[in-house]
Amino acid sequence: MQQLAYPVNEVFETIQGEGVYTGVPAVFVRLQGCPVGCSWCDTKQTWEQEPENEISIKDLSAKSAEAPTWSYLTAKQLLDLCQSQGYVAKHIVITGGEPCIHDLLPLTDAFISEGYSVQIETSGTFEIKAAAACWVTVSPKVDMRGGYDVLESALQRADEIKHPIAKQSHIDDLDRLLEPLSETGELADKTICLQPISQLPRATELAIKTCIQRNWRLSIQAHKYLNIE
Ligand SMILES: C[S@@+](CC[C@H](N)C(=O)[O-])C[C@H]1O[C@@H](n2cnc3c(N)ncnc32)[C@H](O)[C@@H]1O
Ligand SMILES: Nc1nc2[nH]cc(C(=O)O)c2c(=O)[nH]1
Ligand code: SF4
Ligand SMILES: [Mg+2]
Repeated sequence: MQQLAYPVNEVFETIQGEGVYTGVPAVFVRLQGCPVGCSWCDTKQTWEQEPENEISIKDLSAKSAEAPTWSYLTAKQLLDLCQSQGYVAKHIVITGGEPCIHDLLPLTDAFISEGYSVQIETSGTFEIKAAAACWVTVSPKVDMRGGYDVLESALQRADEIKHPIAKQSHIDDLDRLLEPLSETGELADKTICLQPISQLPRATELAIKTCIQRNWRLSIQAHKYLNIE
């Protein structure tokens, strides 16, 4: 059977800068394509998958700056790339773009079979098709494209809910989203993180204050403070 190929924007090794795994060395696989359209998105170069921006795997591995270029890779080619690049991290973060527009089962199974731990960063606007052992981080996008039914089941699957915030109404949105999970007791084994949008000082202040009040985690996008990828 032919292996599923994924459009990949970039593959790089760095320190996870967000959420529960902050500080953990990781290989990031950034997939191309996202229809959600958050105005403050820091990876707008991944939104469109334009045929004229397709590049070779060799050019993808040499890529050093943000660009809307992408290359098709199978899970096997991604595993081989990690080896040929000499990556040592054993934690894989699949992000995007919106990775869940793709069927992530073959990709996540392949890395887990090779002994990696795998994490998915998703907006929760598309059905999550991934290995059961994956750590799923859902960053809810309220009022964005994608159905609420999907978001509800994504939140149920989530190990971590990492909410981007700039103002109090974003925290109110999160409270509304969490209510059903709280009533069923499903919230108990999930970690809630607040992530200030774009390092804005007022957003950061609000996130700190709310995290202390609610006993939630603060996620500060450490890579941006460190000027690493
Ligand atoms: C670029 S997104 C890609 C994965 C997926 N589409 C999602 O939204 O979760 C990765 C993470 O970055 C967050 N993010 C994107 N732009 C941001 C910004 N300007 N400030 C803070 N967080 C941001 C998202 O909410 C998400 O948690
Ligand atoms: N260092 C680092 N940590 C991250 N955590 C989530 C990221 C993402 O863009 O999904 C990201 C990223 O782009 N860089
Ligand atoms: S869902 Fe994620 S990748 Fe898509 S626009 Fe929003 S933050 Fe960016
Ligand atoms: Mg990022």
